[in-house]
Amino acid sequence: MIPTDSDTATDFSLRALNLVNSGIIVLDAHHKIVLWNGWMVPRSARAAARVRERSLFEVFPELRGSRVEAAVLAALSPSADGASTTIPQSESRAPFPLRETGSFDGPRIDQAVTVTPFRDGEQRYCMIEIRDVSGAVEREKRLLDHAESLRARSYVDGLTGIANRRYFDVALDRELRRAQRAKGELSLLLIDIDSFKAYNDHFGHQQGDACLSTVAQALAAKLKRPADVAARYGGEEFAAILPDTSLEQARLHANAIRDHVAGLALPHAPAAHWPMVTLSIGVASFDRERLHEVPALIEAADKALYAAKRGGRNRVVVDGDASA
Ligand SMILES: Nc1nc2c(ncn2[C@@H]2O[C@H](COP(=O)(O)OP(=O)(O)OP(=O)(O)O)[C@@H](O)[C@H]2O)c(=O)[nH]1
Repeated sequence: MIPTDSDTATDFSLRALNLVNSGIIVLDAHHKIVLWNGWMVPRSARAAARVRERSLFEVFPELRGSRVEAAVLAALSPSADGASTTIPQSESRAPFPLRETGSFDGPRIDQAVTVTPFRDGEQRYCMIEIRDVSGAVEREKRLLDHAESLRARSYVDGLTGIANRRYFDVALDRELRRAQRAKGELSLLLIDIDSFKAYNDHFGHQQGDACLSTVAQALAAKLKRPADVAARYGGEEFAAILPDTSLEQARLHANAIRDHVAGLALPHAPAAHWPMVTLSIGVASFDRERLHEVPALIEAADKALYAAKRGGRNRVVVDGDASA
């Protein structure tokens, strides 16, 4: 602290300034430091006597060209209007090389800096206030991390906008339990785009992604009941969960979906089995004796899907069909 006056009132004010829980620097019109409060001393590792009467920009050369310098020059110009300039931490994270007390090479304190011009008679000054906002920055980071992890764990597939595999797993488990409890029906469709490797090879991965989205939307549009679930099962494979739907009803649904996508006449690669984008679909239904658990139901639908592929693609095979 630099005593500027020995009278009691000034002494009293200076002592109070030394107790303030933020950095206070006062500069004269020549950018010379005339006040450096106690908060600054341990965090800058500079005693008041060492900086007295020195230019702020000599003490901290890195401030040259910074937002802080611009704010100081504006505050000390004869036309300064007395208004404060705040430099939020988001714009300039840590303009002053200040560290936690006792940490000589630790990370800098995150700072919010305010520069305020004032006059004493004809003399122009400016006060720089530096607040430690590290705690708020840390809290904000934690909130962002949390939001990010919620997003990552959410139930929507980022590419196609329909439910993701995570949601599918939860929904199938829930619907299977419900079917068991209610002695109801439940069908599962596993849906695979035919010759999709050839599609990617011919049109490129980006157009492949667009094709996946189109098929996903077409699938979602064909499922009308609120409890039906269309999901991306993985890669170029989709799934549909159809509660209260028998095997034969599911066969009809699957054929309608297959027809609809083939009818879109999306051009396929020359090396593909069909000239347009087509689907192979395997269907299986909950069955109290045989298919009453998730893995068994999925395996049955998958076997039917494989049979549809073997049978020439662009077709539906239902669990129990001779070819499945
Ligand atoms: N563009 C794109 N391609 C994907 C994505 N996920 C999986 N694929 C591609 O889908 C293709 C699937 O190929 P395969 O499993 O060999 O099957 P296929 O070519 O569709 O042949 P069949 O299923 O036998 O008709 C692979 O080339 C994967 O790279 C994705 O998110 N985007």
